[in-house]
Amino acid sequence: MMGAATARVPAKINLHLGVGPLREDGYHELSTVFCALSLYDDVTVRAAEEFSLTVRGEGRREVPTDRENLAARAVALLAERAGVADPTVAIEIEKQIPVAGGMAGGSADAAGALLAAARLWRLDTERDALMEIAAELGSDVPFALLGGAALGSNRGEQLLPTLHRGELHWVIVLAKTGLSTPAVYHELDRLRTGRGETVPPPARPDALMQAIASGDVHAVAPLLHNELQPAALSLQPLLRRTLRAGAEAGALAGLVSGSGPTCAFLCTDAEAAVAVAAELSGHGVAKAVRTAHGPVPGARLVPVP
Ligand SMILES: C[C@](O)(CO)[C@H](O)COP(=O)(O)OP(=O)(O)OC[C@H]1O[C@@H](n2ccc(N)nc2=O)[C@H](O)[C@@H]1O
Ligand SMILES: Nc1ncnc2c1ncn2[C@@H]1O[C@H](COP(=O)(O)OP(=O)(O)OP(=O)(O)O)[C@@H](O)[C@H]1O
Repeated sequence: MMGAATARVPAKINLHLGVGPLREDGYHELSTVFCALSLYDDVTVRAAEEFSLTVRGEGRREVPTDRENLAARAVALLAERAGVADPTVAIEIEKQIPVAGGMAGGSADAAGALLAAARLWRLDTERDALMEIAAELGSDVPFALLGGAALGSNRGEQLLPTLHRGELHWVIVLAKTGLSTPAVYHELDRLRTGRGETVPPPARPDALMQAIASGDVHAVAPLLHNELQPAALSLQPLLRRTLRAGAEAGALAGLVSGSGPTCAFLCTDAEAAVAVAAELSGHGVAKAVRTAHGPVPGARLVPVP
């Protein structure tokens, strides 16, 4: 069987990231608000005689091209669950999402690979079954399929879509070196233990969800909150300079995205975002500066390039 399919998948940021205590299974209970942003990875899956994986674009040198790549693991898991007789494919990934940046780039590639492979093999896998496979691959993978804005709980994989109105405009500042997600969670545990804190379960950010539903950027800005931020700053102290530079450049609010080190700055509108991005580009704090908007839809099929 020959053929190919391509999926386009957005990056995410966490508008709120509440982190509970470390659980026995090694994960933390989360209460998070995901927002899909207009930075995309395109994942093409082609029927092939032998396995191959190529990566182009942002950060390609840091991405594995063997079967360890999350997109390859996604295709293998889907093939196993669906009983696909000949699951050999060639995977091509075109990256805009920063690698190890806290924007769920690898998760986006896994979600894209699931959607594209399901199309290639003409599977009638139910959306819920695809979401379950996604959750096995990583806590952020289901949201990459869903997109929009959603409340995430448990490990972050249990999702409830949330109402949202209008678009929020962001400046995204990519750091020169990445951060490992487990290392950042571990650093948070270390900081909390050092302070002798008893960590309560994470609370649902109702005020933020109302602000997102209203579409009022000035209501959203003061409610942005990331409990992993102190840990990311502890591991990369230079990020403080980036956050200060964003505030000075005129952003309404800024925060570390997920486990970092990418920083996201909320701006009044698209024009303000372009001005803040221009200011930050000249600042020397970053590897690259982008503008993006969101919420945008989750993974979707697009024409094969
Ligand atoms: C930081 C976030 O991006 C916020 O959305 C996610 O929590 C990370 O999601 P992810 O990269 O898909 O993470 P996974 O691949 O599921 O887990 C990687 C590692 O991150 C830590 N981890 C992840 C999710 C979670 N709720 N608690 C954790 O402690 C664990 O050490 C885990 O072994
Ligand atoms: N398809 C992929 N794209 C990027 N990284 C991948 C991929 N597959 C595996 N990896 C590995 O996973 C690590 C984390 O990369 P990723 O870009 O997913 O980080 P992240 O965006 O910080 O993740 P998250 O926000 O979900 O915590 C990388 O260092 C890389 O070695």
